[in-house]
Amino acid sequence: QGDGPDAEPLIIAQDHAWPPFAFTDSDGEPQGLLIDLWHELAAELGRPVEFQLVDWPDSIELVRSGSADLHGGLIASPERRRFLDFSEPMINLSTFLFVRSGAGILSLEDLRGQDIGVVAGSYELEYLRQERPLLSYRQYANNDILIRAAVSGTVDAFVADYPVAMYLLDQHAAPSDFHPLLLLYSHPLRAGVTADNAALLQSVNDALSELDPEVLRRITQRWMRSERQEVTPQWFYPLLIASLLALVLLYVLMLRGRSRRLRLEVETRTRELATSESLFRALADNSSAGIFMIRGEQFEIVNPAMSTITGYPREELLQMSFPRLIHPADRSMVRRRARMRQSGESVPHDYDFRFITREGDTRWIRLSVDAIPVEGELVSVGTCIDITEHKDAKRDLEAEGRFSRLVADTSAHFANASQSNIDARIDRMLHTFGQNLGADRAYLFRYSEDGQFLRNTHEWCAPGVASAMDSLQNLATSDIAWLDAKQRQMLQEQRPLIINDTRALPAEAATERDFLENDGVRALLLIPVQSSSAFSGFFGFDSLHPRTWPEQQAQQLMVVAHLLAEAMGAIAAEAFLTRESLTDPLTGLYNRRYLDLQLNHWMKNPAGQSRLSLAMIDIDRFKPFNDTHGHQAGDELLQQLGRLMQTACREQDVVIRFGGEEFILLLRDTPLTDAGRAISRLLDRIRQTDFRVQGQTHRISVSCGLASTDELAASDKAPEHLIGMADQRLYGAKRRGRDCLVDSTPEPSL
Ligand SMILES: Nc1nc2c(ncn2[C@@H]2O[C@H](COP(=O)(O)OP(=O)(O)OP(=O)(O)O)[C@@H](O)[C@H]2O)c(=O)[nH]1
Repeated sequence: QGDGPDAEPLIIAQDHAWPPFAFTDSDGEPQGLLIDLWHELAAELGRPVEFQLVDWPDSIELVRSGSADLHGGLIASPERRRFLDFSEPMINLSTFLFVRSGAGILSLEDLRGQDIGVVAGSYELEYLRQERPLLSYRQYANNDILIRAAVSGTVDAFVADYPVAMYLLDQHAAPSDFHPLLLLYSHPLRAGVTADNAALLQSVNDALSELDPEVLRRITQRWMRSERQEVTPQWFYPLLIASLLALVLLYVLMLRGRSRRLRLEVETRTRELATSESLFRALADNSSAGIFMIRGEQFEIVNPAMSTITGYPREELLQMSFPRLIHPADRSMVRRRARMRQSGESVPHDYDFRFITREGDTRWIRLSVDAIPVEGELVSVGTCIDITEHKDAKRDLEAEGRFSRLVADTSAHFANASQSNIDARIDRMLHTFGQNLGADRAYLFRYSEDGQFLRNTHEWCAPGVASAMDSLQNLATSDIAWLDAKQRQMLQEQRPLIINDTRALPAEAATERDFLENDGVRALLLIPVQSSSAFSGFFGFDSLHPRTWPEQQAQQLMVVAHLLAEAMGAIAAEAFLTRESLTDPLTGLYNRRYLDLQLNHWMKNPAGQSRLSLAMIDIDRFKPFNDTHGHQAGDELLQQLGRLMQTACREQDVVIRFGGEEFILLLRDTPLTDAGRAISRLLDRIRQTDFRVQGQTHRISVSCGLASTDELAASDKAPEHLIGMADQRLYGAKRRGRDCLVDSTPEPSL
């Protein structure tokens, strides 16, 4: 109330560590925004000022106890209003919850169980206890101590007025250690006086209203670094700061949110990875495919299936180099590919090769492998599956296919076989199938017409296997009764007889077993062959070791047997027809057609040319014989004479009924003189033979004309010339009185 410097000083209580509002500087002088403001206001009031700067709680106590006239600036709270009256607002103040940057505190929730630093006796503490009763607080005497504690790490969060916190963090060289997380409130600072000091309060209010806004701006600018130069309304800066803070806060929250999302994502991915790792492990452990990783040539990872496939336990595999497992024939190929893959060249990812298992078996493997970089080095990772059965099946299928083609080819050969080539074709068939089946011997057996004997007619032997053909020419079927019966049964059922091991034959086959084992035979496959009448027998295959014959192929051989039988039948029929056309039905001797063929063959074919004599023989006075005894008797005589001539001549000679009662005898490699002697002997024998015809004995004679190729000029060596010459001489013999031979000799020989 007093005027001038003599007036009683106005004693103002304030915090001594509340920069930039009020604090004691290093010289012990009071400083700060509020200090400057009160200098101005005191000037308005016309009183000198004296500041009592103490700890915050004490600063209030000073006013309450009357030691100070007023409090220099504080927020009005219900608690404080019980003992203080407050002036109009002096300056606005925003209070924040600050948290340590990087501590991962994203909300008040994250502060559960942690102490939040706050100045003892402050409005903040009062506010927090009211609004956030569940949080716990650590109290500090003033803001400076509070911020020091925060910077030193005692607390990760504190509550302070924004300018104060920023000012002190700056002072302690930790401007970005903490950031505002939450705006708690924004309240104005007011001067506080005791209830009994209403007059002072009134004059303070007056002074405040009188205060030049420019003066306030200047003071604020001095203590708040972010203040703008322009004259602004009193509310502007706090609002601006609050807005900026809100933006910063938003940004920080966004960042935190993002990092939280990232953290969640990392956690999720980690969980997913753990899940997928265990899934992959389960997959690898239960996979029937071998899974491995190879570094250099050494196994580094193997799954259980690798042990199943290779037969080696895991521990052994891990000690092994990969190439040791590979079949020697495939090793260099696999190694070459591995080297190329390691050096980054392109090689097939999938290929097949063979493993040798621990037991020494060969297994086919399909490998799928790739090189991937691990710790700066290319390693091979891949899978392998055992495809042995697949390969076997494929091989069997191919073999069956090949076999079917062979069967088809062979069948075609038999379809157009003839007498002249059937033997060669049977030989080829035995060779082909013997080889294809891996047999040691292949053969064809034929039953004799009465079925009493078996004869081995064709044979093929694998290299180094001895022939058994010679000892198998007259095998009595009674000696091998079991096999014979079995063979006939198979024939009936149209099935092959498969014996994989002779030692497994039944007791009743003991003879057969000994018989076969004597020849070293331990397995056999017999294919019955039966054509209606021409042929009965079987072809078959021997193995000198027990073995399993392929049933499928054996069954296919029945087709061959069938066609072979047909060929045999056809050839037999053909032979029969041939015989019919070349023989004389009455006597069974060759006929004139055969004579022509043979003469052509022997005389025209240079390879077949040989010295040949031809005797033409005619029964004397056959007409009267016929007339006397009948044509039937004549026929019988012709038959008997034919037989006689056949038995009388040599094996290489050929007797032909030339026509009627005329015969021709062909004598190969025989000069005329030798032939003459032979014919003379024949004529003698005929003359002396008693022919029994229809119960009567008859004697006959024949006349003969003999000619030889020796007598023909080189240009005349034709069958018709030879026959013509013999015919003329026969005619000569008849003229000479019959029962004689005429050759080149001019006089008849009697
Ligand atoms: N029974 C029978 N007689 C046949 C056959 N072929 C021919 N003849 C007969 O043989 C006789 C042949 O008689 P000729 O050629 O006249 O001569 P020949 O009576 O034998 O008197 P020469 O030859 O002169 O001694 C005829 O009567 C024919 O009918 C035959 O297949 N069977």
